[in-house]
Amino acid sequence: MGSESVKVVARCRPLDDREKTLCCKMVLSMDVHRCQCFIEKPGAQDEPPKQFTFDGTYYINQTTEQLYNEIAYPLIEGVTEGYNGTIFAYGQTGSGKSFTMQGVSEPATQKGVIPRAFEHIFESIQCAENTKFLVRASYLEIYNEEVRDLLGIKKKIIFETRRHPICSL
Ligand SMILES: Nc1ncnc2c1ncn2[C@@H]1O[C@H](COP(=O)(O)OP(=O)(O)OP(=O)(O)O)[C@@H](O)[C@H]1O
Repeated sequence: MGSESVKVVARCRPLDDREKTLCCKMVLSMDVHRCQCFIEKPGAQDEPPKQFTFDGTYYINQTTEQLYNEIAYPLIEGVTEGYNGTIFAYGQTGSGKSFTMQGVSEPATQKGVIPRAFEHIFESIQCAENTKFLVRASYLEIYNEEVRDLLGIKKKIIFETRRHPICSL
């Protein structure tokens, strides 16, 4: 894993029950040691798979615990030392963003990045001497171009996202 300030990792989830019932075929494979993904075009055996390299790759048998220790742990350590850090999950619906970020309590290895980060931060605070920490938390969702406050009593829309007419950000 390099020391760039922005790291991109890819995680592949297993086929779900619906996909298994439909006899879907896995078109993605990974060489996790080389951090490479290979995507085959179904029905095109003669074509070589498309190949992509990331800062990290996590296949169906790998856990959120592994991902956290390799990717998030160093970043959260930096945060407790006063550096800024951001982790976000990006992917189409059903791709496993909530599974990775929020996770499940059983098995414990699949506990999500968010609860792991909270435990990590508060353990570091407990162990620190002569340092005051201020922890602020908010929980927002951007869904259909609307920003919602998930900690609010009602899921109130607090902003609507807008695109800049020129640079489209
Ligand atoms: N690595 C994984 N191992 C096992 N199951 C997984 C994994 N990733 C995702 N899943 C399962 O796949 C399904 C879809 O995952 P999830 O709800 O996390 O997707 P999502 O990207 O958050 O979707 P949406 O954008 O619609 O909220 C869930 O049933 C989840 O338990």
